[in-house]
Amino acid sequence: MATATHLEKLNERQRCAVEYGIGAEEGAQAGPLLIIAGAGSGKTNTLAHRVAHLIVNGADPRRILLMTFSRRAAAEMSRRVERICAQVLGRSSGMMTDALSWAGTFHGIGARLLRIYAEQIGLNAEFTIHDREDSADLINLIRHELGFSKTESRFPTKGTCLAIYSRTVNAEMRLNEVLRSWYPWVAGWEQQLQELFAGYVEAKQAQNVLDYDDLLLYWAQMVSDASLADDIGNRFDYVLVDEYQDTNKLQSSVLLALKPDGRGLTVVGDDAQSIYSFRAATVRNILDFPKQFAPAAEIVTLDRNYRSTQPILAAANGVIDLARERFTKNLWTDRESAERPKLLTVKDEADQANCIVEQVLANRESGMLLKQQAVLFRTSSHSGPLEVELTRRNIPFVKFGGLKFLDSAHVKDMLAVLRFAQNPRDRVAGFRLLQMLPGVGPQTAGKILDTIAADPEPLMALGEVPAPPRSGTDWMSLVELLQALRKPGSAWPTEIEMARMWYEPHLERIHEDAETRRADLVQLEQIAAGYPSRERFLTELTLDPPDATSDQAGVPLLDEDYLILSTIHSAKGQEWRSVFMLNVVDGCIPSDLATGTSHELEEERRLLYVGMTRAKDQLALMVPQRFFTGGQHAQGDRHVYASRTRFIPATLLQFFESANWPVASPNVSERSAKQIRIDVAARMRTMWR
Ligand SMILES: Nc1ncnc2c1ncn2[C@@H]1O[C@H](COP(=O)(O)OP(=O)(O)OP(=O)(O)O)[C@@H](O)[C@H]1O
Repeated sequence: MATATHLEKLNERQRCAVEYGIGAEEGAQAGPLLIIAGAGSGKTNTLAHRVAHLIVNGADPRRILLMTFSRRAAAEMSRRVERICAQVLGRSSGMMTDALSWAGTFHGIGARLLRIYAEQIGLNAEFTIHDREDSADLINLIRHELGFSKTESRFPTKGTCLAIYSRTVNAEMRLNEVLRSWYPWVAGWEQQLQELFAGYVEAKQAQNVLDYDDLLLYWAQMVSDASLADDIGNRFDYVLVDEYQDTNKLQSSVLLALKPDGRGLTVVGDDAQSIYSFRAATVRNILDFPKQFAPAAEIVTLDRNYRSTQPILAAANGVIDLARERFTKNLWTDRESAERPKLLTVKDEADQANCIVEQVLANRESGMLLKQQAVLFRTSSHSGPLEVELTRRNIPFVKFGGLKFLDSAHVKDMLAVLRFAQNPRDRVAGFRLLQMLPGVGPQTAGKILDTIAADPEPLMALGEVPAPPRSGTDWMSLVELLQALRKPGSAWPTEIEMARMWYEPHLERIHEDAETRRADLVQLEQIAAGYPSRERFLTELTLDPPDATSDQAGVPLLDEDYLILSTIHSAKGQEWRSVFMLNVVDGCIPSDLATGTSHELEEERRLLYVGMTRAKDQLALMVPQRFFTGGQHAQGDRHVYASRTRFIPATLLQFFESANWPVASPNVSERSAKQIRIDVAARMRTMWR
C-alpha cells in the first residue's frame, strides 16, 4: 500500500511507531507500545503523527488522553497534530483537533479528574492547589505549632521537610527508607517528621487544599478502586505519554491502573535524557515498561538523529558513552559538517559574557536570528553577568527557568486574593491577603482566620468580624471585594480586574517599584483572559507557571527577535541552530550540590548531554578559569579556580576544537603593565610628611 501523504516524511521506524496497531481490525485496539529513542530522533514528531494518524483513522479525539511534561509541550503537540491532520482532513481538521481536550500535564489532568470524581472520593470539588512555596509555608506553620522550630539542635528547614515529604510519597517509599537513602543527616528526627507530616495532611484536608503531590496521590488512591479505575480508564480509548523517562513511580502506577492490559497505551522516552530524579522520577519506569504486560509491549527504537551535525553528535555520544548504565544505542546522522564543537577557555565570567555576546552578534551578522541561538546554564543564577552585558548592549533576550513570573511578591499577592475568594479555608492565601492590610500582622490574621473557619460560609462570616484597629476603610473594602468575588456567576476575567483595582493602592504602599510591578499585573490579566474561569486559571497557572514573562503574555515580543537564555532543565525538548553553554566546569556541572552519590553524578552527566544535544549547527562549551561562588551579596568577591567538567576527560578532547578567548596577541597592554613597578606604600607615607 502506498504511504499516506501525511506520513511521507517519516522514516521507516518512525512510521512503524506511528502506525502500530492502528486500523488492523475494526474495533480492535493497539497493544502497548514503547517508543524508545535518542535525542533529536523525532520522538515528539512521531508522537504527534501517531495522535494525528489515530484521528485520521477515526479515533474520537475526545477519547484520547495525551500527557506531556509541560503545558507548553502540550500546546505545541496539539498544534503539530492539527497541521498533520489538515493534510488529510482539510478544513474540518481544526474542529477535530479542538476536540483533543484531554491534552496536558499529569498534574493538570489529575486535577481535572479529581474535580469530576470529587463526590465519589469524598473530596470537596472546590479545592485549591498549593504550589511548592505555599506548601512549604503551610509546613512551616505546623512546624511552629508543634514546637519543632524551637528545638535545641536544628530541626530541618521547611524546604527540606517538604522535599522529604514529597520524595516519600512520590517514590512510594517509607519515611525511614527515604531518610536513610537521601537525608541521613536528619534521620534522628524521624518521629517528629512523621508527626509533622500527619499534621500537614490534616491541615490540608481541613483547609480543602491539595498540593502538587496530592494530585497524583489522590489520583492513585482513586484508581486503586477497581471500578473507579475502570470508569476512568474507559473514558479514553488511547493514552499517550511523552517524556516517560521523567515520570515517577506514582505516575506509572496510575497509568497501569487506567490501562491494566496496556491496550491503547503508548509511551515515549529516552533513558539518556532522564533529568528529574529530584522529583523522584525513575528511569526504571521506562526500562520496566515492556514487561508489565502479557504479551510484552512492542518496542520501537529510533536512533537516527535529525537535529545535530555529525561532529556535535559525536561529542555528545562521547559524553553519554561514559555513563555507567545505558540502554539506548548511540545515535547517527547524515548531517555532515567540518565544524567541531568548541571548548572555549576564558579568564572569568565577565570574559565569558563578552565572548558570547561577540559570537552571538557575529552569527547575527551572518544571517542567524537571535532566536535561533540560545545560551544554556545549569543554574539560573549563572546567567547574571551575561544578562548585565546583554542589557548594557541593548540585545533583547528572554530567560526561561529559574525565578518564575509567579514567584514575584506582587503577583503572589494578587493570586492570594483570587485564591482566598475561591477557597476561604485556604490559610496560606488568607494569611498573605489579610496581612496586606495596614495594621494587620500574623497574630491578628491568624485570629480572624480562626474565627471564620468554623462557619459554613466563611466569607459571609468575615463581614461580621469587627474591623481590626488601624485598618481603617481598607477592611470594609476587602470584605466587599471578597463577597463580590464569591457571588456565583460573576464574570471572568472581570473578577481579576476587580481584584487589581482593590490591590493597586496597597501595591503602592507595600512595594517601592510599584510602576514596574503594575505592568506585571496587567500582563497577568492578559494571561487570565485566556482561561474560561477563575478555577481553571488558578489551577493551570499554579501547576505549570509560565517559564518566562513572555511565555504567554507580552505577545508582541513574539514578533521581535531575541536571544534565548535558559536553564538546561527548561531547554528540554527544544532546539536551536547555535547553542552556548555557560560554566562547563566542575562545581557548576556537575553542580557542587550534586556530587554526593553516583546517581546524582550520573544525572548531571545526562544534563550535560541534554544541553549539548539541543544544538543543530554550532555548539560552544564555555570554560571560565575562575568563577564567583554563589551565596554572597552582589558585590562579594569570593571566587574559585575552576577546571573543565569531569564529564569531558582528556580522552574526549579529540571531539572538540579547544581555544582560548580572547586570542592572545603578543603586545597586549596587560603584559607590559606587568613589568611596571611603583611603590604605592611609599607614596602614601609621603602624603603626610
Ligand atoms: N523523518 C524526519 N525527517 C526529517 N526531519 C525530521 C524527521 N523526524 C524528525 N525530524 C526533525 O528532527 C528534529 C528533532 O525532532 P523532535 O523534536 O521530534 O525530536 P525529539 O526526539 O523529541 O528530541 P529530544 O528528545 O532531543 O527533545 C526536529 O527538527 C524535527 O523536525
